Amino acid sequence: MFAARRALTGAVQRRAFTASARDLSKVTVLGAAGGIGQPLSLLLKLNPRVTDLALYDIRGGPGVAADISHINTKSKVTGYDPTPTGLASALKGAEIVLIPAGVPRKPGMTRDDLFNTNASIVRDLAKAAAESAPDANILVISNPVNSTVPIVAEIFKAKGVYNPKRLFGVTTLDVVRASRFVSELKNTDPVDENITVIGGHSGVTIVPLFSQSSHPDLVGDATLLNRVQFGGDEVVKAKDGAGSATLSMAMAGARFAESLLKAAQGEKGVVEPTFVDSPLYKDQGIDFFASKVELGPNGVEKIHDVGKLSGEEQKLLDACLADLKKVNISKGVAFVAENPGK
Ligand SMILES: NC(=O)C1=CN([C@@H]2O[C@H](COP(=O)(O)OP(=O)(O)OC[C@H]3O[C@@H](n4cnc5c(N)ncnc54)[C@H](O)[C@@H]3O)[C@@H](O)[C@H]2O)C=CC1
Ligand SMILES: O=C([O-])CC(=O)C(=O)O
Repeated sequence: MFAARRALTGAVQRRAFTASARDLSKVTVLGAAGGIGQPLSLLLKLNPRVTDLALYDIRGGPGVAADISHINTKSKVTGYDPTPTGLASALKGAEIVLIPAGVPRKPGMTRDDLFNTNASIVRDLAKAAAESAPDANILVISNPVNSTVPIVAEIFKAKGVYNPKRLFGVTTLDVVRASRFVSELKNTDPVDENITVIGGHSGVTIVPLFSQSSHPDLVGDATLLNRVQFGGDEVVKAKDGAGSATLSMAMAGARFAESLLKAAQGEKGVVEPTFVDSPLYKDQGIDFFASKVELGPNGVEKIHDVGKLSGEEQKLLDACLADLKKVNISKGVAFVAENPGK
């Protein structure tokens, strides 16, 4: 009994040692001084899985880094100057690159209205990442996600370093919102509400699957559906010109990064819905799609199909696919073809 316990303790210690020796995780935030970037960087500083936190922005990166670096957790925090060299150094050796750089919406705008400004920002940052961190997991937060993710893919392809298993559009906020809104309706703890959200990250492309949750009766609740699909608009309206969701998004981005780090460090069965290069609807000309994705040491481990849908959910999915196909994805691809940048 004692011997068995000692053997177990030894195994745990060995595992802990192996884990700490192997798991040096540099995480880079591009857009770190922004509304999302600052609280996201704060949450990453509190995550013991992150050993090296690199903060870059076109303004204010070093200041945010100096502030966060005083927090008494072990990770090293570095802020980088807004120069090509600063950007390259911020990226070098990164395991995860989170990109919340770009402008947010104002009331009356759609996410697609951000395309003209954010497409070139994401393109240029993707170029830098392809050059300095070609093997990193790239987590795209900048909107419109349905178009900015294809932009990153095109840039990585052009540089000959595209790995579809390492590119993610962060749709976690839709999942976070869905579980919170359901918990409010059902008077439950949101931690227990695991709602799958598929499709993309804007309006009708956001498709929550309540039929697969423990509350199938919520299918057909038009108010709830509208809140999940247009939760972002709720925040944009309430902030009244001062931007869009930042704090909840920071939490969602930190959660997704934590899931990737867990999976990279050997935890099995880590599953998150995310917008990835997906085989599910390629036959319909749709190259990217969010569904449940099992994460692993190589990024995407397994892409789950959407499972059984109710008739109403199938109609929502049809509308989502039409939108993804008609505008979102091809717009990103065409942008890079027509504006390859320097
Ligand atoms: N995926 C999602 O679920 C969500 C996405 N978003 C999107 O995230 C983006 C950022 O939103 P906020 O943080 O609220 O905006 P913000 O304006 O507060 O911050 C953006 C930051 O990006 C920086 N930036 C701009 N160009 C840059 C470049 N070339 N390199 C590095 N940094 C650069 C700015 O200096 C600024 O600090 C927006 O596009 C917004 O729509 C927002 C909420 C949820
Ligand atoms: O609504 C926006 O513009 C920001 C966003 O993506 C969200 O909050 O889901």
